[in-house]
Amino acid sequence: MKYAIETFDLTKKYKNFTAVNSINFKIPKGTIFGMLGPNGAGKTTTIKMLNCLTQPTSGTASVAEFDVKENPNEVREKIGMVPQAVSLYKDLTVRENAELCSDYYGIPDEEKNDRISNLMDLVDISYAKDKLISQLSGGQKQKASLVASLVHRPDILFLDEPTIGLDPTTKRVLWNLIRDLNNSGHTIILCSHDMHEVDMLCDNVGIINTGKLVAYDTPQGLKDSLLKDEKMEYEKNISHTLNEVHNENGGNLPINLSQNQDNICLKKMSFIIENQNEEIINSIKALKPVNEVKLGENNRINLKINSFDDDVVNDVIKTIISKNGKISAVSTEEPSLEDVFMKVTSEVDKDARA
Ligand SMILES: Nc1ncnc2c1ncn2[C@@H]1O[C@H](COP(=O)(O)OP(=O)(O)OP(=O)(O)O)[C@@H](O)[C@H]1O
Repeated sequence: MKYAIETFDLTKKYKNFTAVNSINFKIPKGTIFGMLGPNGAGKTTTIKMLNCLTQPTSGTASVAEFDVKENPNEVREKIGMVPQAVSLYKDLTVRENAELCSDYYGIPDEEKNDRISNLMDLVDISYAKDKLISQLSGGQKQKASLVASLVHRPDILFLDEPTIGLDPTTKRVLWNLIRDLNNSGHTIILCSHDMHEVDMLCDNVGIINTGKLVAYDTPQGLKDSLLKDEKMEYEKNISHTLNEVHNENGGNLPINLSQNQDNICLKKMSFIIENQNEEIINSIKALKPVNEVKLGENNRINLKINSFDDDVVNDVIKTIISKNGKISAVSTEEPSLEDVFMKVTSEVDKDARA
């Protein structure tokens, strides 16, 4: 099996409203897939169709090679789901909840205890195995939920906002756990609003907006595409201006305007140079890919770089050092997954919203 999940024009309508609009994507087996989208975008509805909790209106999906419409029972055996609101029995213990799930999937008694104990050790919740769910903290509940969801050894695990409301330390524990589960062969579908979490954990990311899949790539691919898009947009605008000026001047292009064609900000840099002086600043300004050098407070210099080439950062640093500049802080900033999210979800089709 190459793909854990494949969707084919997957669509869900509620009366006249289209919640999920002909979505097509493939999730390779053994990878972590992040699903992003604004509130009401259609993520939960998509997950529900993949979990056979609701039927597609049209189109279909294959989950672990079973069709969600034709073989829902087989699909259910291959998947595990950790919902956002933990859906365990509050007046049963961690172990009792896991046993209940185990019985639901018909795991033989002789295997049941070992499986549950191993899983509780894996997620580090054995110490609270006899506590009622109602007595657990948020992070402990998430771990108990993971044990219950993994007891039948699903190939594919769906996690809906698994770390929401957790403290930074517990978040890290769960992130490590997600990586461990992935390394042991589980395909993971992660729904999250936490861009850092998705950027760090996921092999591929899909962004859904008003029911449509508007972006799908690796996290780095999405960020790179933003750089390229901005570059193309800039070039489109500048070439339009250049043509206008060209025509206005009877075919003569002012040379300084044509040079501006390179004037694209692809990276921001910020320095603190303790012994800042005019010579250092002029030498930075003289570097070709550098533009918009601005002096800030406390000897800070902010500049923009119009090149994809990472060597430019080194060139700037070398130039400062060659002028005996003492650098006490350097930072660079590139587009984040959040920038991509904001861009691809900014064009809201108002008619497509509920
Ligand atoms: N049972 C339903 N009947 C009618 N409309 C529904 C139903 N379930 C969901 N919707 C609508 O479908 C759209 C997508 O909802 P969905 O829950 O899939 O969004 P989401 O991306 O998961 O959002 P969030 O991030 O807020 O959880 C919303 O406009 C919602 O109001």
